[in-house]
Amino acid sequence: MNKLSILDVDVRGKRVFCRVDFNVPLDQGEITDDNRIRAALPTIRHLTVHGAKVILASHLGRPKGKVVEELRLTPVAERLSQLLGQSVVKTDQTVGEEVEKEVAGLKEGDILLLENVRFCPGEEKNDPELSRAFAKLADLYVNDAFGTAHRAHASTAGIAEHLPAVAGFLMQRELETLGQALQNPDRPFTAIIGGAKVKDKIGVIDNLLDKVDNLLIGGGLSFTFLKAKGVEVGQSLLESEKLDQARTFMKKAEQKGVRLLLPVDAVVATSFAPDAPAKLVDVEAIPQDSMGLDIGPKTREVFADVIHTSKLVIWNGPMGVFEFDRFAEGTFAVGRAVAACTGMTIIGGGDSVAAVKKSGLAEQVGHISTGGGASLELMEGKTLPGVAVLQNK
Ligand SMILES: Nc1ncnc2c1ncn2[C@@H]1O[C@H](COP(=O)(O)OP(=O)(O)O)[C@@H](O)[C@H]1O
Ligand SMILES: O=C(OP(=O)(O)O)[C@H](O)COP(=O)(O)O
Repeated sequence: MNKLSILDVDVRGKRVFCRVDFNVPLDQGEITDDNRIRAALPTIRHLTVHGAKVILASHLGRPKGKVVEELRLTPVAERLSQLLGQSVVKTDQTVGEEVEKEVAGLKEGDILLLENVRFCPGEEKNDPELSRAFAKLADLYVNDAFGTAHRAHASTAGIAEHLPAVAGFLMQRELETLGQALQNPDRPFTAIIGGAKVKDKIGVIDNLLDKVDNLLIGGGLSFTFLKAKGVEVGQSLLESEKLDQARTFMKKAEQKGVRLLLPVDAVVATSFAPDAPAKLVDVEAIPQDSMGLDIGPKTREVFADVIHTSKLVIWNGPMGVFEFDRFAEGTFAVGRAVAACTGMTIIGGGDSVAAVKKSGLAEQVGHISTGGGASLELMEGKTLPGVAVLQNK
């Protein structure tokens, strides 16, 4: 990595603004997977052990510039404190007087966690005023939020214009591991994409088609492609304005000889609920009143065959609503196939990683990345804004 890291700077006595990605999955206020918190511990420990005054900042969910009570970082502060065995003070504000007062009282080795940065309207706009307000709190900026490095926001990019900026250990490890795998990918190279962030993910497919041999599309994302092929998808997740793009990508895949595979069967239900009665249908037979919530057994088998013969597999986004047991099997089946693959395997994304952990297969995966969208953009060959702002060696 050609960026400076926390090993290259003296942090003792310095106020360090450390952007982390604590965007963890929650179920009724309970953290269901703390992988992203654990992944940031080496950097946080390094900073405290070396006498920094640590100011942690993260987003949680997508509150869109407003205070959303359920998205406060309070449970995250508690879990972090347990994991570190050290008290972590959390502010109820993200910037402003209360925060400045807390920062002024920090001693070497103390940790302060700011409230959700996305409660501020300026965060996602990369507002210069908010960037300056963040920068005013600190002497050094550390970016360890690999999962959010593809966003040019005030706490991931703007702040670095005002402070010396270096990478944390997690950021460094992710960039090195993913960089190595992607530089000269072993082939066949297979990408598996699913999940619900259709707008974000559909954009990366264009560039992926220049890199991969196989592209397996499942989860919520698949219905926009199925619909673009003329299949009726009922009430399934759909981005109607992306249909043309999906068509263009399928044509491009054909021209380039990339095998682009979509589900052939689906587990459907008439409502989005854990106890919704599930029905198995071929994708051509999705009833008008139903939505696809998982890939079916035929699809699982086809996907697994491709995965088993791949030398490099990158997976981002669950194949179904795995949070509901009856719609989890497709995701677990793909997880098992990835775990059994003898090539290099990489899984990225908060929910995909949570799914793999839930199925007990995490140990068998080559690299568990904390970034879904971020790893996909890296795979496309893009420079991530949160990395671009860090100082070169
Ligand atoms: N068919 C589907 N319909 C609706 N939501 C889906 C479907 N398949 C998967 N999902 C949802 O996608 C979410 C994860 O999407 P996303 O954030 O894009 O993945 P990741 O966090 O792994 O990058 C999960 O909460 C899952 O329930
Ligand atoms: O969960 C995240 O991304 P991911 O779902 O692609 O892994 C990151 O925390 C970024 O969140 P965002 O996609 O709301 O900017």
